[in-house]
Order: sequence, then C-alpha cells, then structure tokens
Amino acid sequence: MALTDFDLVLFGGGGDLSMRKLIPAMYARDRAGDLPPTAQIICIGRQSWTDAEFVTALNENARPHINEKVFAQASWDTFCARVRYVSLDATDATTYQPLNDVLRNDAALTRVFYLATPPTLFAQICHNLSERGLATENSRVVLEKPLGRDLASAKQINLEVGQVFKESQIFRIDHYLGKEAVQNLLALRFGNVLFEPLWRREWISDVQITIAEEIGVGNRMGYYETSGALRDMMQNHLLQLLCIVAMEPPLSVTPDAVRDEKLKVLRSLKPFTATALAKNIVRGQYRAGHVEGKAVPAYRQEKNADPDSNTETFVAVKAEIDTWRWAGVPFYLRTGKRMADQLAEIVVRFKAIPHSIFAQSTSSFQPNCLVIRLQPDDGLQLNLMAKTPGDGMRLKPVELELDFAETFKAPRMDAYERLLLDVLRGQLTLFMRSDELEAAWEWVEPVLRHWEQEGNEPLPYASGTWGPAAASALIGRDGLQWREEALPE
Ligand SMILES: NC(=O)C1=CN([C@@H]2O[C@H](COP(=O)(O)OP(=O)(O)OC[C@H]3O[C@@H](n4cnc5c(N)ncnc54)[C@H](OP(=O)(O)O)[C@@H]3O)[C@@H](O)[C@H]2O)C=CC1
Ligand SMILES: O=C1O[C@H](COP(=O)(O)O)[C@@H](O)[C@H](O)[C@H]1O
Repeated sequence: MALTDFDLVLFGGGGDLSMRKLIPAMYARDRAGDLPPTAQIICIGRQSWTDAEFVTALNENARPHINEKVFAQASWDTFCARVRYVSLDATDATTYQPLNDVLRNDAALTRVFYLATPPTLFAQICHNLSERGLATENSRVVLEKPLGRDLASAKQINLEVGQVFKESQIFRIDHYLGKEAVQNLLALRFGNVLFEPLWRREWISDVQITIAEEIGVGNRMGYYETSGALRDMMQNHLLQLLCIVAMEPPLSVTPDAVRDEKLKVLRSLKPFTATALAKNIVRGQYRAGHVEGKAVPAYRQEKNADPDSNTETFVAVKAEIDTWRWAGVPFYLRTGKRMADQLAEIVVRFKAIPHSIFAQSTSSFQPNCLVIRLQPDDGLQLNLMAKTPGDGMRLKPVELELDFAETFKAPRMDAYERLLLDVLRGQLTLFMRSDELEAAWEWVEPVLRHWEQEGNEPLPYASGTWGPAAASALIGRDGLQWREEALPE
C-alpha cells in the first residue's frame, strides 16, 4: 500500500535510538522506494545544529548502522536532503516556532511525532504540541518504551497524552512485535492446524522465553541506571512475547481483536504472592568477565557507573497464567546483558511420551520441543525422536530446521522498518493499547516495590555466562533446565 505524503518529526532525532535504528530504518524504506518524494523527516534536539551540521552527524552516527548491502551513496544523499534539523527545548512551548515553520499545513498529509526522548518528557511534549496547534486531526504520536517507570507514572502518561491525542492516534511501540519471527509465530499458530490442538496444558510442559545480549549498557548508563532489566526488557518485550505465545486465537488481525486477546493474557498472569516474590524471581548484575574472548568490565566499572549501583542487568522470572488453557504450565522468562551469547528465542517444550513400546525406557526419549528463534537469525526448530539407520530399533533426537532467510530468500526488513511503515499507514495491530500497557505494569509493580523495600542487592554473575546460578536453580527446582543447559556439549 503506497504511503500518503508525510512529515515525520523525530523528537530526540540526534539520540542513540534515532541514529542506530530509526534513521537507518527510514533510509532503508526510502531506498526501497516506499517514501513519497516530498516526505520530510524533521529531527529535534536542544543542540544547535544547522541542517548541514546535522547531516555530518548522520554520516558519523547513523551511516555506520546501515546494512552495506542496502547502502548506496546517491540514495543516501537523496535521503539526507529530506532531513531537516530543528533546535528547540521540547519542555518549553515558547521555543516551538521553528517547528511550526517547517511543518507543512496540509490536512491531506500524515503528520507523525515520534517521541524518542526520555519518557518523562512525553506528556509535556504532547501538551506543548497541542498548545502550539500542531497536534492536528491527521497527526499520530509514537511513544517509545519503557512508557513510565511504574504503574502510576504509566497511567499519568496515558492520561495526559490522551488529553491531546485519541487512542487511535497513539502508537506505543515495542519493537519486538515488529520482528519477523514474532510475525511468523502468529503465522505458525493461526495459519496451521497442526499446533493448535497441542497448544495447551495437556500437551505442553513449560515455555521458556530468553532474550540474552552480549552487549553491556554502552553509552546508555544515564538511562539504564533509572531502569534496569525488569523495566527495560521484562515489562515490555518479554511480556509481549509471552502474550503472542499464550493468547487465544483473535477474531482477526485487526488492532483491537489482537490487543483484546493480549490483554486477557496479561490480566490472567498470576499475581506475585510474598512467597513467589522470594522464590520465583532472580535478580543479577554482571561482573567483569570475557565476552567473545574479550575482557569486559563489571557493570559498576562501566563509563559513568555508580560504583555501588544495585541496578539489575539480569532478571529471570517464573510466571504462571491462570486460564483453562495454561493452568499449571510454567513460563520461565529471562533476559540479561553481557551474557554468554546473543540469543532471543521462545522454547515450547511438550510433555514426555506416556509409555515406551521400544526397548528404550521412556526417560531416554527427549520430549518434543519447538524453538522459535528471533535472534541472531530467525527460524524454527522442531525436535523429534527418530530411528537411527540400520539394524535394531534405537531412537535418537533429531532436529527439523527452518531457516526463514534461506527458505524465502527475500529481502529482510528490520523491526523498526516494519513498525515505522505501520505508523505511516495508521495500522495499530502491532502497537500496545493503554490498558495492555497498564496491565503489564500492574503485574511487575509488586516486584518493583519488593525490591525497593528489601534493598535487594542483585546477585553477581560473570560476564560471558548465562547469569547467576540461582537462575538455573529457579527452573531446576521444577526438575527442568534452560535449553542451553539441556543441550549436549
Ligand atoms: N537506545 C536504544 O537502544 C533504545 C531506546 N529506547 C527508548 O528511546 C528513547 C530515547 O532513547 P535514547 O535514544 O537511547 O536516548 P538518548 O539520550 O541517546 O537521546 C535522547 C534525545 O532526546 C533529546 N532530548 C532530551 N531532552 C530534550 C529536550 N528537553 N528537548 C529536546 N530534545 C531533548 C536529546 O537531544 P539534545 O541533547 O540535543 O537535547 C537526545 O538526542 C527512550 O525512551 C528509550 O527508553 C527504546 C528502545 C531502545
Ligand atoms: O528495548 C531495548 O532493546 C534492546 C535489544 O533489542 P534487540 O532488538 O537488539 O534485541 C536492548 O539492548 C535495550 O537495552 C532495550 O532498551
């Protein structure tokens, strides 16, 4: 579907997210021919730059993040010519005139305000846009995550943004929902009959969702210290993945049909009791170690770090969903920085066979397992038992592997490319509704309060490992192992 001409305003246009993700994504769509010739990208910050100086910054900071296979100098020059830079203080409406001057006043245009700034500015920016008459009927606003830092602040942001924009104009982004493998999970679940009868407590033993990163906090210490892994990854990305795995079939892929189902999952998450707070959560922080053979410092020794920081860089949780479909099926979620590998995957483990008709005992049968791999490459793996060739009847675990890049050989689209196109088309399905967001905060809120009250110093783990030993114990208590622990050496 062709895009209507637009003005895209990137608040925080010179920041880390814009340079690493948003600008490269817009460039890729421009290079693919998706952007109307007169579309503008207006980047905002307090720093005083001319358009030409900002293009120099783009060359230094955004250009290195563009895939070399996509890059061409001529199209990059054309793209840079669309980009304007406007210096203003987003908290001060009296400084907004230069933005009024570059925005085109045409009701037929789409106007998008993308707030890639700290979330503490979201409400203020929306009020200022309204005061300056810029939040028009044809406008949309994109809010980055994490939206707020707890339930109360998230509600306040929703309330204030809602005073300026209608819910249908608000795009709360979670870039994990734009990843190809997540879309493919929807296709797998609702485009095939094979899994649906098995996708329930009778046949599934447990689900593991892991987002492990090798990188540390990099230059984002200022932000990360106020956040930590629970707010940065668990409250949003991991819970959204859990929703896609656990939701009932939606009536259609229309925004509210999908979001209604995700909301039901979030509302069915078993609230943390005092015992669960003590037993079902592991909080960790990385120490010095080696990642990919390179020595890396402890979190507390990173640039701009507080040497006494208690911010968690790892969190693992055992969650349960109180519904007929999922009662009794544990969902183990974990995420961490500076871990052994860069890996994002969902592992659905099926129950063991009830009885062996072969000479082998049932315990020598590996339960079937479906792995949906999001990163580093997206793909699917199904573990089955098969007979080894030759005489006798000996069964062995085998893998059916589907590599999406290999199978489709089609150009890949980054999550931000897909989601930015959806914003420009007004397609809300992959964005969170206010009630969903609040339900997710409601579930993590007791954990935040518990950590505040208990002081709760995070457990140390060496960089380049899979997190604190307590994370293995968390799942081990149920007689299970994280997938990498169960794999043969
Ligand atoms: N970086 C990432 O990987 C990810 C970031 N996010 C979210 O994106 C948002 C931005 O993060 P990130 O890019 O890392 O942050 P940065 O600190 O790198 O960038 C924030 C930008 O906001 C601008 N800014 C801050 N205050 C004002 C103000 N008063 N007026 C105008 N501009 C202002 C700054 O520009 P200047 O200094 O010139 O004013 C800066 O460029 C956050 O909500 C974060 O949680 C989400 C997912 C991943
Ligand atoms: O939202 C965030 O996500 C990134 C990880 O995203 P990925 O697509 O690279 O897996 C994480 O590094 C960052 O801390 C967090 O804010």
